Amino acid sequence: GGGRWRRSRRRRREAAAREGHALPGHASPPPCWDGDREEGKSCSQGRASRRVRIPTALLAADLWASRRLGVCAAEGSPCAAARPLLRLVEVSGHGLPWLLGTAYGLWRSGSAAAREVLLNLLFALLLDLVLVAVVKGLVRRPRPAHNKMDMFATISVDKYSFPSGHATRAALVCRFVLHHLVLAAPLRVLVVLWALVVSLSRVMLGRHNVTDVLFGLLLGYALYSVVQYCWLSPLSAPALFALWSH
Ligand SMILES: CC(C)=CCC/C(C)=C/CC/C(C)=C/CC/C(C)=C/COP(=O)(O)O
Repeated sequence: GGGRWRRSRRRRREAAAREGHALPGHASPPPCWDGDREEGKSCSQGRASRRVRIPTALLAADLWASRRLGVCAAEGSPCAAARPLLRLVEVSGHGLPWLLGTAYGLWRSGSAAAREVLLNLLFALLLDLVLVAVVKGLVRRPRPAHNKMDMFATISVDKYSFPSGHATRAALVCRFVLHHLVLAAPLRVLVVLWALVVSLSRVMLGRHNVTDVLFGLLLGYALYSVVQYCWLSPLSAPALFALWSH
């Protein structure tokens, strides 16, 4: 009856989140996600172990901001003209060029010092790939509804959105390069700018929500500390380095 419609907007939003459907004015996806949603089940039908619950207001703000910032998400978007440029930025943060480039550098490296740094960069990139795949597979947050799935060279878990693999890599590579390469100040600024542009472009292209990118940046930043802690050297991993002495 009439009493039902007097529920506050907040309570209706919470109910929508619980029931797993979109709010009026919030096209899709709804402010909750779980693995079973892809198979057509509502949030309440998903197995509890698979379900991810996020405060409704944070999720609603995330979806709203991500949609507003997704200005290059498709051909008809407000800044569609910048889409080709942002797709180049996307390639610059993609895993494949970084892995292949590092592996090639390692193969061609002439000095022991360069070899050590490149081997650790390769280890860091592979660790990042595995960690992101595991988190994406566990969380299983769908990509934003406005994303056009035209990304190049993806792996199966890349249909998921949380966290952004580009953002983790950008933060990780940025910290790594700043720490291990002797660069002039303008180049150091450029490296930081590159990481920020790669991260922002994920939302502008509609690939990710804002929280995917923020968490990705944090994860990449933290992962660098792990790599530093596990640093591979001729002392800690003699078998690996022996490969080059033959
Ligand atoms: C060259 C070497 C040593 C190994 C190659 C190993 C390998 C299987 C690499 C796969 C690289 C790849 C396809 C990564 C996917 C990158 C990607 C599209 C991430 C998604 O980023 P997101 O920001 O949209 O989450």
